Amino acid sequence: MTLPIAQDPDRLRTALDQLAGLAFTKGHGTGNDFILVPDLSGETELAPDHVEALCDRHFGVGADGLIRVVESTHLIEGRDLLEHHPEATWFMDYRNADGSVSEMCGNGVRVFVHYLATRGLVDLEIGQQVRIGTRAGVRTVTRIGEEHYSTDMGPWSYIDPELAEERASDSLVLAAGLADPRPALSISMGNPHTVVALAEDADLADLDLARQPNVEPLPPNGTNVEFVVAADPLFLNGVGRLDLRVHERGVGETLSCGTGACAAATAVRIWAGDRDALTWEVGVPGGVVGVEFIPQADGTERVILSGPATLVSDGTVA
Ligand SMILES: N[C@@H](CCC[C@H](N)C(=O)O)C(=O)O
Repeated sequence: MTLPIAQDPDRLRTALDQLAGLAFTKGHGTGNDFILVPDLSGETELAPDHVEALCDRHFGVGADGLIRVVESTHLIEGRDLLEHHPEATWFMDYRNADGSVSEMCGNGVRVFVHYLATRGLVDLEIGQQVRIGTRAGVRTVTRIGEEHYSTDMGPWSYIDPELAEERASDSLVLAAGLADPRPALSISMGNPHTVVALAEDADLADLDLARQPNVEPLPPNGTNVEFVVAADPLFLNGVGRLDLRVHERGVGETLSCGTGACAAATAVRIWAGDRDALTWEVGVPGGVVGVEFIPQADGTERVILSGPATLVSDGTVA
């Protein structure tokens, strides 16, 4: 088994030495934090060890994930997208803190666009939109305030449609702090999520997410796990409300997860049996994000995620 890089001084030293001089920017969306690496023409090799070393909170810069800012034309996935979406000239190359690749990051894409806008790489006034390439496809991001963005995240889908439609839950999840395994529903937002329904009187603070929750059966590509408690009353002035804590695939517990918020609102809405509830407010440990469902003629629903994006500092690897 490979040790985490923090426990392997030689691997850590080598990775950081190889990155000497690399410029980066630190940013976050509701406390979900990222290291943005501008590599506009795709010349920087970022191996999993490099990402893990930079994201380590004690020996590196520290972040939940790393986002390489690259023109779509400089990577294979980007060139594939450009064939049908020539306007998606920028690609969000997203990696988890452990160095693994993820298809999508809902908080990350807002921070990514805020970086492009504030560095003059795109012209984006409030009210304007930009199309961004990701491994989950092209996403449209609208600037709705100086530091606020909304993203059309595309349609949600069940990871296992047959099981889910039959039973409204497709797995059981056990985490430290839970007395018994709880029913859960796995939803894809481009990346995989398993949303766990806690008992009505449960306290999210009682969970210990330092250890990875056990999901049975585990979706084929692993999963991010969201523990949700619905507000009482669930709807206030027509807005559905819930709180969550999340254990992210490839990271651990984070203060927020944008795709996780979308998946959680989707699952709670299914459990509540109210397809007309289109607007949701999701509380995460690092703030609040908005989720909206837009029904489509073909029966699918597009999910719109909105929230803040903040850039904190610029640096260079020593
Ligand atoms: N924090 C993100 C999701 C990041 C990727 C995730 N860990 C995965 O592996 O799918 C978000 O805001 O969506």
